[in-house]
Amino acid sequence: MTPELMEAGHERLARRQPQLPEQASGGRAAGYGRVHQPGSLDLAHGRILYLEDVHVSFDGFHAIQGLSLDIAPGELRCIIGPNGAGKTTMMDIITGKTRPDRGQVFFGSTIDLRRHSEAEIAQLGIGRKFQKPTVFEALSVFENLELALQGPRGVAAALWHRLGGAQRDRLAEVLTLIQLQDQWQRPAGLLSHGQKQWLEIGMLLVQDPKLLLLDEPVAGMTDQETERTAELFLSLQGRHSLMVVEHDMSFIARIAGSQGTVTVLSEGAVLAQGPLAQVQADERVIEVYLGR
Ligand SMILES: Nc1ncnc2c1ncn2[C@@H]1O[C@H](COP(=O)(O)OP(=O)(O)OP(=O)(O)O)[C@@H](O)[C@H]1O
Repeated sequence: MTPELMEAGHERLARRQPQLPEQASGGRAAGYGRVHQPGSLDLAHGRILYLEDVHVSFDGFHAIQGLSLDIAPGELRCIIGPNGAGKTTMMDIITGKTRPDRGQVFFGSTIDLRRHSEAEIAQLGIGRKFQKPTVFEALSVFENLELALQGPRGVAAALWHRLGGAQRDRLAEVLTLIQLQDQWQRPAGLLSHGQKQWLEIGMLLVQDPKLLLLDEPVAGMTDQETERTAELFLSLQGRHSLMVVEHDMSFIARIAGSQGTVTVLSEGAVLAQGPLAQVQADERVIEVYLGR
């Protein structure tokens, strides 16, 4: 897409301003806080995320018990585990939705995530993609990305705001990354399930998060969409750190390759961790995860 086309899209948006919807199609939880460059993110110790002996209980039930793990900058980390292992709760803790009873949760070496709200954590550079896509269905692909770029100033105000050249370049870059460059004018509601998922990932990417948390990203996708998603994630590693929770083991095998680290959660703690072949051969994993 050319800058001229983007400009035309922007002007079309401005004309439509009075008819803009007030709400998204689904229940986005933490909202898109504008992600600023964290600036103070300290990666000197080679960790972008660090959890140490984290505990959470709900009415006496220990959902997370002694969870410790860390993620390196630019790493693509796969998280697997049986239902109820605590995967979603772990993401809730990282994003500030759930407060740990005890333990450490650090972004870089110095940012104590327990001291920040969900909105602040999004602004610090942690983006979260929930399983269900929650794009603005009546708006085009471009408009959805533009809104995410503009942040929480309100739909109408965001669309009236004029994009700078760097922002337009970023939108074009993300459109290409998520392979929707030929669909940019299409209403999001007409996209396939997989394309909606990519659009929502794109809405996170325009904010340039340092760490992306992705909860079952390929659930409901076709095989072809799943393969494209694998290619997308592999292209993102290095520039972003990714934590991918997924039950689809062929997808995990594709994105982890032979070298990537796979973390197996069980009963709220890390049961095993290492290359996929290693964890799949681990008797404890076979016992609890593969259900032998
Ligand atoms: N708010 C809550 N109140 C009570 N129990 C909860 C709450 N949230 C999670 N749990 C329990 O904590 C445990 C861990 O749940 P969690 O959703 O984190 O697991 P999961 O690994 O994401 O599972 P799945 O793969 O099925 O999504 C489960 O037994 C769940 O029922």
